[in-house]
Amino acid sequence: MRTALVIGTGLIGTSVGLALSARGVAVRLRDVDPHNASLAASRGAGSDAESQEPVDLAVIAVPPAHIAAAVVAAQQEGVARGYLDVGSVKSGPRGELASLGGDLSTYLGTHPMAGKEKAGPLAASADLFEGRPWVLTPTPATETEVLNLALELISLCRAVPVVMEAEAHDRAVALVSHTPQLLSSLVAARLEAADETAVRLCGQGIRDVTRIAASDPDMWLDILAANPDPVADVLAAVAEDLTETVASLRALASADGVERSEGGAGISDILRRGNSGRARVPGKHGQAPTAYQTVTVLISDEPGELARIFADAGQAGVNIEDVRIEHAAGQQAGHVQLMVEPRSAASLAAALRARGWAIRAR
Ligand SMILES: NC(=O)c1ccc[n+]([C@@H]2O[C@H](COP(=O)([O-])OP(=O)(O)OC[C@H]3O[C@@H](n4cnc5c(N)ncnc54)[C@H](O)[C@@H]3O)[C@@H](O)[C@H]2O)c1
Ligand SMILES: O=C(O)C(=O)C[C@]1(C(=O)O)C=C[C@@H](O)C=C1
Repeated sequence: MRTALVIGTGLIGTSVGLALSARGVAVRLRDVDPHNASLAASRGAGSDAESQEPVDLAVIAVPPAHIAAAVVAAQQEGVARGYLDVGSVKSGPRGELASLGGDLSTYLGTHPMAGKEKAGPLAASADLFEGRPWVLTPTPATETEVLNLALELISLCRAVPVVMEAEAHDRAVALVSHTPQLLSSLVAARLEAADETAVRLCGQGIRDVTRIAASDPDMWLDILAANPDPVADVLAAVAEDLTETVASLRALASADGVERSEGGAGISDILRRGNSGRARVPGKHGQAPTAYQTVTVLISDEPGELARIFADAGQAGVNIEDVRIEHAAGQQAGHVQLMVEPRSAASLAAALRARGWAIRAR
């Protein structure tokens, strides 16, 4: 694959653009919000200049409710030889695509099992997909060339291809992704009105359990609306376990010794089942992600500052793999942490200094 077009340059689209650009693919970037496309471009994910030249592969990385329309529009424009989406649900978008008259032979539904609780191009990173499963859902209608382009994309992103039927995929992610998201939100929701004296005791346990509760509610409503029954089935089974767990806890408080021991057995059982389920969670396949080095730059809180840093880094020939921003409380300034390959850190710091940026000594 020599050329690609990413449509939707948020977390996933920009991460794909960064990975492909790092491996020499010429990537074009497009978004309904041109600011996101230009931020992605300034991070080194590709070019946001408009062009009519067709590409090898179009990667549609928009929210699930917009996938089918975006694929059909791109197909009608004839922008690519193959079209794939990366949405978290697979059956619904393909059905919509069929009913909108889309071409199912040049389209392939895919889903990288990697992400973050943060959205947008600033949260993207080139190594997001490394070693992660990336599901492909070909049908008999899928052209071999499109399947091959998708496999090449997955290999360039250093992910691990997994072929599944769309419906089996949707049931699987209901269990391993969509229900966990809701359970994380449910635990975090208990904190909304909790007393500050309790909240200030939050330790690592609740941080681990609630990280994904910070995810974008609009995106997740889209995902859950496209997979409601499989998620409701898993959640109903969890609700049965919850009812039994509550009964066991009440029994533990009983004055009756037999009831107390039954309660203890119920709690032991759920904790043991938790251990054995957790032991089945696979480690990451493949290699661990690259360890990056951080270059920290002081920026003032003014429009365009981030894009200017990214453009300066681009001119210095350095890819920014990940980025974090620390706002200084009560000040019109902040620190931007630019994560780069260790071999590029010194040259990036020197190039940014030469362009007038203040670099924080580590
Ligand atoms: N976030 C995750 O952890 C994750 C993981 C795997 C797959 N996905 C899937 O990837 C897709 C993108 O998610 P994300 O996390 O990158 O979201 P995001 O919010 O970071 O990015 C979505 C981008 O799409 C743009 N967009 C919306 N409608 C568009 C349209 N019609 N045409 C062009 N651009 C449009 C938005 O402006 C935004 O820049 C979703 O389908 C999601 O289900 C997400
Ligand atoms: O790690 C995270 O933050 C995620 O939520 C990623 C995660 C997941 O559940 O594993 C979330 C939704 C996507 O469709 C794929 C990946």
